[in-house]
Amino acid sequence: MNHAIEFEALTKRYGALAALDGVSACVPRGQVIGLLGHNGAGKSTLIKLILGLIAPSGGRLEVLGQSPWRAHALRRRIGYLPESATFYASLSGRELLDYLARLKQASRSQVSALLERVGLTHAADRRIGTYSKGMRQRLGLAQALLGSPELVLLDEPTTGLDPQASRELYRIVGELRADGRSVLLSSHLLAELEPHIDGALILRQGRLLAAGSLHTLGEQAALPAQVLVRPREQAMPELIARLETGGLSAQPRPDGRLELQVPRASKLHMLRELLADPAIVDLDVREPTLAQLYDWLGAGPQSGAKVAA
Ligand SMILES: Nc1ncnc2c1ncn2[C@@H]1O[C@H](COP(=O)(O)OP(=O)(O)OP(=O)(O)O)[C@@H](O)[C@H]1O
Repeated sequence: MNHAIEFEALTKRYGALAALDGVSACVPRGQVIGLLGHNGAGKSTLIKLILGLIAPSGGRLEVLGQSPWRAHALRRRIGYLPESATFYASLSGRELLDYLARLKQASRSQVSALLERVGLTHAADRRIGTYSKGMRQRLGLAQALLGSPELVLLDEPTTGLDPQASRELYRIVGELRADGRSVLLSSHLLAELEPHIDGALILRQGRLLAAGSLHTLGEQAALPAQVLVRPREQAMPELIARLETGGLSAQPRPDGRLELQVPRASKLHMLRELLADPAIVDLDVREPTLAQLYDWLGAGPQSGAKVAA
């Protein structure tokens, strides 16, 4: 079994509304996959189906090799951080984790190590009611990791975290991957997410727009690479004219560089020519970002889809 999660023609209806409408994809084991889509795309519905909290209306869903609906023992193998986790304010962080460890039949000896791992040791015995939003989110992550789950679902995990705490969270996500765990992580913060995921599932209005590794999605989209060149002093007008004659439009930027959109197919050839050009003193290449890919796919609420997964 190579997939932590696998679904085919998965559908969930609420009356006439299809919150998920015949989606098929998988989350490979040991990978970190971003679950992306605008509000109402169907992300939470998919997470609830994976957790076995709701039943599908149609299609097939396997989580760690089992159908999750009514599979109570499976829940112990899955960690879940909900989008806005609320906890018993009168318990301390340690008491809450002790209590949840008992419910999950996980070893209570993990509690101190988990509090340390999420940076809450100093506040472990304080009431959760006194925690900041970021501290509650870190406590939520600690409870998701109780029992060393094989699959971890994180719904908007960096909401309310400062940049340092977000980096810490992604460090833990990296450790989970290194340890062979699978992670499905929903987020709207594409630039923040991009360096930490192996691939993405992109939903729009209940349908799957695209799924796969970022490299595969980039190849599918065939978006141009952005090349920034710094011309030698006084060489800008002549260079713009020459590039335009060669079929490249060059936009001057406020920082004195020229921005070129270089088609993927001719990227290497163009780069060789640019590197050899005596009018150019510096050059940077930027691959399309996840945010550009997301826009190109038309994942926004109003846009039309360009790629069927
Ligand atoms: N229990 C429910 N009853 C009726 N409609 C629902 C229910 N749950 C979700 N929906 C609808 O299903 C669609 C998908 O909702 P879902 O919560 O899965 O979206 P989402 O991608 O998680 O959005 P967000 O980013 O806002 O959390 C929405 O149109 C939503 O209104």
